[in-house]
Amino acid sequence: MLLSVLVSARELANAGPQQGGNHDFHQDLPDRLGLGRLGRLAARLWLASLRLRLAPEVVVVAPPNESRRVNRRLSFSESLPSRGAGAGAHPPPTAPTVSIRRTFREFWPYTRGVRRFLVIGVVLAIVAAVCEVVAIALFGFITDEVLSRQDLGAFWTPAAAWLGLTVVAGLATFAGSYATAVGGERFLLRLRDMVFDHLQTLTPDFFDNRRLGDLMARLTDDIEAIEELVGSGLVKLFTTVASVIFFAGAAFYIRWDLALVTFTLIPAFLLVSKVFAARFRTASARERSSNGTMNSVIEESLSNQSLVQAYNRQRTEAERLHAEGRTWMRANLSQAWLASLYGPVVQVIETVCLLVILGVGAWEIVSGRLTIGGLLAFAAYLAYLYPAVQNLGQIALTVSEAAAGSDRVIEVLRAEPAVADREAPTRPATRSRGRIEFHGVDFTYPNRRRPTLRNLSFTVEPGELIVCTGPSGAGKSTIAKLLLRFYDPTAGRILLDGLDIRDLSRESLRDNITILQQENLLFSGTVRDNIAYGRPDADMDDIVRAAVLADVHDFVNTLPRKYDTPIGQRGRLMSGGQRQRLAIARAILRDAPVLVLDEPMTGLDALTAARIMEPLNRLMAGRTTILITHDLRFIPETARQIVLEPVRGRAGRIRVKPAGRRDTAPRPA
Ligand SMILES: Nc1ncnc2c1ncn2[C@@H]1O[C@H](COP(=O)(O)OP(=O)(O)OP(=O)(O)O)[C@@H](O)[C@H]1O
Repeated sequence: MLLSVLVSARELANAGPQQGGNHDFHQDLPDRLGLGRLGRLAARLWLASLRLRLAPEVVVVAPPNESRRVNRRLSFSESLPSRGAGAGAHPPPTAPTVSIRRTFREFWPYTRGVRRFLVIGVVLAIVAAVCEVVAIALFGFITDEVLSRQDLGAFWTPAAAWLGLTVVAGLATFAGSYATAVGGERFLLRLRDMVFDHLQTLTPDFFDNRRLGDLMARLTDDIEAIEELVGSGLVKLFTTVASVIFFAGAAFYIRWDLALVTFTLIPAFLLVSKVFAARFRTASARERSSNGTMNSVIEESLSNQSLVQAYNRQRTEAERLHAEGRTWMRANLSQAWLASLYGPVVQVIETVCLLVILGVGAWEIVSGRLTIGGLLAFAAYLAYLYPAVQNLGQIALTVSEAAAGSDRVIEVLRAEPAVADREAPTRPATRSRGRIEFHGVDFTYPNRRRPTLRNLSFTVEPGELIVCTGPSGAGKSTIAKLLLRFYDPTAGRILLDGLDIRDLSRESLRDNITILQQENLLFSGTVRDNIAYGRPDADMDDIVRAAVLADVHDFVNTLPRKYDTPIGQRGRLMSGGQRQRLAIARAILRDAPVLVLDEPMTGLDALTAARIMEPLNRLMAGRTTILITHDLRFIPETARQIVLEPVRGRAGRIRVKPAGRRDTAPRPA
């Protein structure tokens, strides 16, 4: 723009004498506005001022995390707020104002330590806005004093000041945006850590009753929405309000009556924004919901590819995805329709504004009450003001979205674990001996009416192996869950070394128990990471020793990067038997005095199961072991058995058989 002014001033200065030199600008107005050089210059300046308007972020800081979410929106929907793809399928946000207050009450304390960044962001954005206001005033000055008077000598000082202001505004915008991003990102990190920490205090029951995808959306999109309200959103609100005040104030300063006339058109902007935003919100809610469904179809199909291919269901899966893809496409198209229409409608209103300003301004110039520089500066202030006003409407919608997200996060934070430590739980200093007693234990799952276990009593001596059998659904795995305190018994007591496990801290209780589950839970790290999962400080010698005892060392040595070989998602690059032996190595390395083996032979053929028994025996040696199994083929004769029997729908009746007696395996119910 500065360049455009300079070039035009030069042209004018050169052309001055040929044009007849001493103009009375006001007398010659029609020619200058419509046909003459000054007219063309005015048009250029006007266009330049419009170009300014196209970059409102110079004034209103748009923090990077805001743009990250915006980037996930359709690129042409900048003026219309929506939550983008990947948000999961939550309902359209319609949170009441009370939620906004609650959101601040709940989450504002977590901005401690990052508030200074947010304040810096606001202050610097205000500095940038002030620079812009002054730069526009200089633009008006140059128009009147340089262009109208054709005095190139008067150009350099205001031009240098203008350039200086632009540099200052640029630096302030850069530093302010970055400071806001630092504050916002740190707040986001803290928030996510806090919610994740809380989730990890909840018992597995909480997760069993919820969709994983939904929890993930709460940890990602909903938390981002909160940040956009409490962190960067607040900065944006302050800076937008400041922009509106500055630019409106400057326009009023130039001509309050003209400003009043043009401000009457602001409600038209707000009305259009409101009408479009309401429709756009519905469309984007549909888009989010269908995006969530489509993602779940993709996830389900890809994670079950072996089943899909084995059952020749590829075509059905492709059709399922196509159907969901079409729904998503339709939702996207209705967004695109609205976004495409929005631009032209706003353009019409802007043109009306422009014509009103030009018409009234021309009349005022002719009457000598306004200079052309004043008119152009006035127009430039409005060019900044209108987007800021539009931004205010956008912020209001972001706020209600954030409130909806925060409701979902607060719901997670309010969830109580099914079991909790006592006020001052016991933390035994020494390793437990491993004596386990169940005394008259009754248990009913929270969401069930029928009891799963009733009056269950048995004792396992330190180092003893006890085998727990019974038909499917009799409650065998439930015993393991109670022992680990994923639930507390409805009645009765469970003791470890004579201490009620409810008096122990959950951490010290679980330090003494290792569980080997039916499904071997492995992480997608390396072999070494997975073996050391229960003892991260273990050195390589210990890891190798555990692997040797678990009979997995030879296999690991055949892998391309040995212990540093990644094992794939949930260990899928390994066979069932290999996964099981890796889990045994992990349990051996953890070296807890109590062991719970929940169906360790499930899914293994007879040969693999027999091979597993040897490392399992090494693992069980010297530890109190509860072995839950249907498969009694490989169980030592000497082991005592607990047979759980559901009787007429009443689970948990127990028969304890002394060592040496062997029934055939109970048939599944
Ligand atoms: N989280 C849960 N919420 C509600 N009910 C549950 C839950 N987990 C298990 N149950 C129910 O409790 C009963 C006992 O389940 P459990 O898993 O202990 O049986 P099991 O004897 O180990 O069976 P299987 O041999 O098939 O593994 C079953 O009827 C089951 O449906």
